Amino acid sequence: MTVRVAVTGATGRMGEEVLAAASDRDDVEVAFAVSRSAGDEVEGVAVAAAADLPDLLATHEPDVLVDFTGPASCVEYAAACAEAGVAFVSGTTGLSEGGFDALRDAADEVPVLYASNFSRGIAALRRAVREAVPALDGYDIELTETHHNAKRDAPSGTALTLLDDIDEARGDSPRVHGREGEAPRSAGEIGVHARRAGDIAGEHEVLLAGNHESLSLTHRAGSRGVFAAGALDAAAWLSGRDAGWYDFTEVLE
Ligand SMILES: NC(=O)C1=CN([C@@H]2O[C@H](COP(=O)(O)OP(=O)(O)OC[C@H]3O[C@@H](n4cnc5c(N)ncnc54)[C@H](O)[C@@H]3O)[C@@H](O)[C@H]2O)C=CC1
Ligand SMILES: O=C(O)C1=N[C@H](C(=O)O)C[C@H](O)C1
Repeated sequence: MTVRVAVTGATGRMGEEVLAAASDRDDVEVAFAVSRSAGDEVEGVAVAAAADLPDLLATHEPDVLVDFTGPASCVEYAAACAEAGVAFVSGTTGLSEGGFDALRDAADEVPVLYASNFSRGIAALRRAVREAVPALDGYDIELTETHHNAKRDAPSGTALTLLDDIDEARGDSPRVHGREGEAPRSAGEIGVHARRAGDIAGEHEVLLAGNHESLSLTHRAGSRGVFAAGALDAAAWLSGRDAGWYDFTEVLE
């Protein structure tokens, strides 16, 4: 079965990557693409203005909308999908608690699948972290993420997800962002470090150290293609499901 997807942020780094990935797949067809302002074609798809999204949803009736944009537009597009009865997949990061609440409201009306990272490797890293943290009780934990120099939010959405995984495994821990001056580590805290350089697609390292040993769990995305492929897998999986909140791990089961 072919799933008809709408793509937002079409002229952005991830929007372009999603359109490129869609053009290589037989199970996905692009219904339409929008960007903040209408523009040239991307991957042979005409880019309409995002202001027209409600009309486009009504006339083209896509099965799923795939969103990689910004926190405000993500919330706005989720509401438009809830109104139009279109399933919503988003990997947009930097959302506030209120933003996530708004996505959950949309999930009352349509299927919504949100993931801070659509790579299979990160899903495996999360499982490894949830196993390593209780096994290495009392070890110091430092989390480092590295991304391209145009990334807006820090720490990354994936880093925040990993921090939640660590908290779930050993209880809430104080987070220390960066470190400078006279700032010795206190037991139980988690150091969080964000680096921005070049065009690095995304790296995450969870370092656990203590008892004269250290364990470094690291994921490196080779290109944004891995995120686009995961998001389209999620869209294909989500199409036709009941309204509700879904997780990327369910796609991988
Ligand atoms: N979950 C995942 O696997 C991944 C998530 N991301 C996230 O996706 C988002 C987009 O990343 P990139 O494509 O690198 O950014 P980008 O800046 O290259 O593209 C964002 C696009 O969204 C549009 N946009 C932003 N705010 C908007 C607004 N208020 N109204 C209308 N359009 C708006 C921009 O015009 C642009 O076309 C970020 O939040 C990033 O962290 C990125 C890669 C993987
Ligand atoms: O902005 C990016 O590029 C990425 N953002 C996501 C995040 O914030 O975790 C996922 C990936 O690391 C790439």
